[in-house]
Amino acid sequence: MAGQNKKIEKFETEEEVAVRLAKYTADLSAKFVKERGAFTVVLSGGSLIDALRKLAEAPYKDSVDWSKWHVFWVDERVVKRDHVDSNYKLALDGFLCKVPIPLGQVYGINDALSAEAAADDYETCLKHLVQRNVIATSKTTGFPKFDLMLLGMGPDGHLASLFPGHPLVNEKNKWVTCIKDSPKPPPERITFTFPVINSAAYNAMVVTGEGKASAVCTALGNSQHSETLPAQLLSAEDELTWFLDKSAASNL
Ligand SMILES: O=C1O[C@H](COP(=O)(O)O)[C@@H](O)[C@H](O)[C@H]1O
Repeated sequence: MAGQNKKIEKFETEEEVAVRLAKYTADLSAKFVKERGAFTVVLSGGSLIDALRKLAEAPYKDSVDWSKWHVFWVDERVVKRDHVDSNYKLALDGFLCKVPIPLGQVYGINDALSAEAAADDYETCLKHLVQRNVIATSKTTGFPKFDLMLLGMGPDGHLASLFPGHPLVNEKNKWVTCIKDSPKPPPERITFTFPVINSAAYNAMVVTGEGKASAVCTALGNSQHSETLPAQLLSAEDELTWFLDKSAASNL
């Protein structure tokens, strides 16, 4: 339940966040591979990918059982996979090309489809993987229970492609949906919904830099902000951890 399993880890520098994030992810990988023989990891785009850089270095590059990883995206822009705005391309170039995860276990969104069709197609893909028990199911919510989501937050408090004040924040039924009027370009995106995000076993919210200090304060502090930011709605079934550098935590 939100709030009861929330941790905040603060670090002096972004480099220290990256070092900690690598160990945190590698430890969860070992736990889930031992427990269920697979590790389902959901990536966001943005600054998160650079924050994962230490995971592709020693000792993790050789010690993590990459063959058991299944990789998904919490949100994707409706562009071709080789487009500069693609979250798939960002992750491929910045992280996935450096580690030996089988390509068939990297589940990018179909970039030949419209936003609506791509969201439906991705949800269907997830449903097949739930049937095969590659992705677990939450006994509490009935939604898919990913092992770990690695998330970022924008300076406006958005996460995935769920933006402040947008009706998609309140979606209760769909697993994956699309947005065609994203306030941050590009306008067309697909995104996991909150019921799926908050059913993850572990959610890691990774936030660095002074530009996000105000949103971090609203999400975690005692700010009098009148609007509820999407980041405030984040929880996890087992544990939510916020990883912050000193700049991002400066208003707390
Ligand atoms: O547009 C997006 O933005 C958020 C935040 O990005 P950041 O660069 O400020 O960390 C990202 O988490 C999301 O996946 C992406 O599509």
